Amino acid sequence: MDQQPSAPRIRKRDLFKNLWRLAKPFWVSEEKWKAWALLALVIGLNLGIVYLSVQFNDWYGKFYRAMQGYDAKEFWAQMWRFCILAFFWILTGVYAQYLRQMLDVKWRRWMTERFNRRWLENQGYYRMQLVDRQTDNPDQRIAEDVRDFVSTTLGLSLGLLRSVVSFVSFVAILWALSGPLRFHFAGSDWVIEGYMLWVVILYALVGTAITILIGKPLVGLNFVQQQREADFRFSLMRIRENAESIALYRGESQEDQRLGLRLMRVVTNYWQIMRMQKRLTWFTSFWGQLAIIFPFIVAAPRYFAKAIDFGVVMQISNAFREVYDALEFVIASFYSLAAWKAIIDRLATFEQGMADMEKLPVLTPADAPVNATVRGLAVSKPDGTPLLTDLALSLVPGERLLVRGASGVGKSTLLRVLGGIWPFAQGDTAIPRHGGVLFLSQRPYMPLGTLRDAMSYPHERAGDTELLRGLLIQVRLGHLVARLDDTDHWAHVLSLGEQQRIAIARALLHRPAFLVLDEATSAIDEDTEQLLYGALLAALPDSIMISVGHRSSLKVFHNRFLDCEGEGRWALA
Ligand SMILES: Nc1ncnc2c1ncn2[C@@H]1O[C@H](COP(=O)(O)OP(=O)(O)OP(=O)(O)O)[C@@H](O)[C@H]1O
Repeated sequence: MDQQPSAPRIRKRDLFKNLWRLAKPFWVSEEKWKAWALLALVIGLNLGIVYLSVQFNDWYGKFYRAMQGYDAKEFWAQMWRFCILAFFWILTGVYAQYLRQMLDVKWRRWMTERFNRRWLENQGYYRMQLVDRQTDNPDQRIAEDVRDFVSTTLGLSLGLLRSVVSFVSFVAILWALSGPLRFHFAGSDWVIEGYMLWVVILYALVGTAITILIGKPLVGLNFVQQQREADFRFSLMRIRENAESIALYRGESQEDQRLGLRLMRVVTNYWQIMRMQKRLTWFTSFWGQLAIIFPFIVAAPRYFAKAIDFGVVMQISNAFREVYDALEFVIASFYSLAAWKAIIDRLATFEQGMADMEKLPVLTPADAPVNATVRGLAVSKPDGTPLLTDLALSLVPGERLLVRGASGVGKSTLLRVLGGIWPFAQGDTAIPRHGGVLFLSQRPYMPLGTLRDAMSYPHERAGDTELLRGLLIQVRLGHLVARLDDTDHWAHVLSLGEQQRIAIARALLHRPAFLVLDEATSAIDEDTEQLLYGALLAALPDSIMISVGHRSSLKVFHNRFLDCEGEGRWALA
């Protein structure tokens, strides 16, 4: 059996600091006037609902008094009043919800767009993983946590506001209706002013205190449940992502065990939740039923003493319900705090990671007129370990550089510097950007869509069908000619070598002035590799080309050689 889990402790100072940091930008943004106006409207409508509840309470008194007094005229007058009140109640209720949702979606859209922008700007989605290891899956932060943050923040704060105002209003009503309770005890006369109010508050406090006592472990259990569900989902996702490897290893029994274990953890925790909820429901149902008759029991002594009429009894019963509900909401919202705190923590970590990433320098190579040049370039790993020191290099159009060296020595990192995505570098770099730049990596990106889209990437869809067909044949993908406009999951359908050939076709299509191939033909047989490099050379005679590759057969296609020797050392041949 699992140990009793506990919810994370809430450190108030951090919570409110983080909440402020996440919420503030929207409320001071260019949308602030609309947002504040909507908020004011929603608050106004919520207060309107409390006002209408107070009117209804008054109605209860008058209506039941009319019934008790067989007063038909008053009965119809109150019926009419009810219709008016109900009309406004419905109107206010509908718009309080609609406008709140409008604020909700505006805030969510604004916040998500801001995260999107910051995440995409300057290749943040790539650079982020260089500085932040805590944000496990940014997609979930942006898609789900922002949504939950906005709706929980609004839900909790507006709910609390309404409950507090409602509590105060109905406490005042109960105080006014209740009157004193007089009794004789221990030889003297006693008077308790507004006794019903005290009884109601006591009833609500006792009820919620017991509910909390019984239900307290549920907070921790629900928190753990979410984590375990996520773990289980993650295991399933890993199988999907690594389908081929697992299938070839015949790793099903291992995976089955792992899945079984995680599912068991989900179920074990759920059993505890069920038991706890059962215990809680015993009590809440009992207390809820009692709440129906309790106000009548409390009001009975004064009613039978003819100190109050039936209308007042009904008003008391209604006010009792309102005070009870308000207190219950306030206390129950402490439950939501743990989940809310977890969302705020996750988003604050993400935001911090993003802020750290934004502090990294953006080293975009300058736009050179013709040549590609590197001067005094120092490249290092994120921890500062040097990969290349004081590198100097100049390539004129038509020159083709092969970067060589042992695995892990920093070859790809040099290309990342030239691509402007590696922030841990110093020195001057310039490439002929205006003539078109294309980086082909070992695992080419295949966008969702047609093969035509995949070939045209990263540019707009190319329209010249004959040209594309010709290129497919040239890169030995003739069997795909008929599928040019088929939509498919190309990253799964095509072998890695085929995907690499699509990438080479991209280079032949776009004809960039600066072309980089990072082991871009590693999965292609040597014969085809020779053919493809030959095609590139013929099609792009004046382009500057930089390749990284381990095969000696690549040598003949290059006329400059950079040997990376480790610890910053290099040699140019
Ligand atoms: N995102 C990263 N975070 C931390 N270290 C990194 C990151 N990317 C690369 N490195 C480190 O930088 C060093 C150089 O990596 P790089 O990919 O440039 O090697 P490489 O010479 O291209 O190797 P290979 O021939 O195996 O592709 C490696 O030690 C690697 O661990």
